[in-house]
Amino acid sequence: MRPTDHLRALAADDWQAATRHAFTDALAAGTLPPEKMAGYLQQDYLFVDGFVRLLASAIAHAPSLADSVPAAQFLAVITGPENTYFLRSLEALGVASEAGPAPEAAAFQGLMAEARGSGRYELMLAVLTVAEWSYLDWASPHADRAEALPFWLGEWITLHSGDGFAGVVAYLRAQLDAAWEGLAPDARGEVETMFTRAVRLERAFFDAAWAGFPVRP
Ligand SMILES: Cc1ncc(CN)c(N)n1
Repeated sequence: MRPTDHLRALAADDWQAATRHAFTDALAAGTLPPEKMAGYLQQDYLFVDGFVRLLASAIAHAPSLADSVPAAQFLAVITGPENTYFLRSLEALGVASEAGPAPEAAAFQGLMAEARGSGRYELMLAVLTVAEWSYLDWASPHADRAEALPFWLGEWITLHSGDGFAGVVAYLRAQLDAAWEGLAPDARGEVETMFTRAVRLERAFFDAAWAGFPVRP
């Protein structure tokens, strides 16, 4: 079994809950109330801030230039089309682009800062892999519906599905699989803990979004 399949299996219940969630089902069906999407995007924009720092740190810790190139290209997507998606969507929804962090966003920011501060490539990859692989998993079944939705719903699916994004996830998994092979049992245990914590936080983030984050006008 691939190490990343082993890691996902450790978090199977939270993974299933995060990737087959009422929030994303409603988003894809076009029935998600705009104020719930607005609250989610305000909080997720805070997530993106920490994510960019973590991804940049992983680039700095990649074992070779070749190992860093796909991540650097993905960083340009996040800071380019994804960043403008947030700004356009929040404007269209009529809410501020800045908000204070809800507990679920703060917890994720904390985990990403911890992974970044560890200076350990495999712990950075554990969080990055969960974040992108879980989104590929929920979004892919809805990819052919995206066109029919308002752009603030449809583009969120498009950004997290398709061959290009699947390639990002394949790259992250391959990096983590390769790093795992060189780890001692203790270090593997730390990766397992970081991975399962991240999956739990993905689930909690969608649970909170579905309940409704407070929205800053
Ligand atoms: C909380 C969370 N996790 C993952 C992703 C995928 N980029 C996201 N936007 N937000």
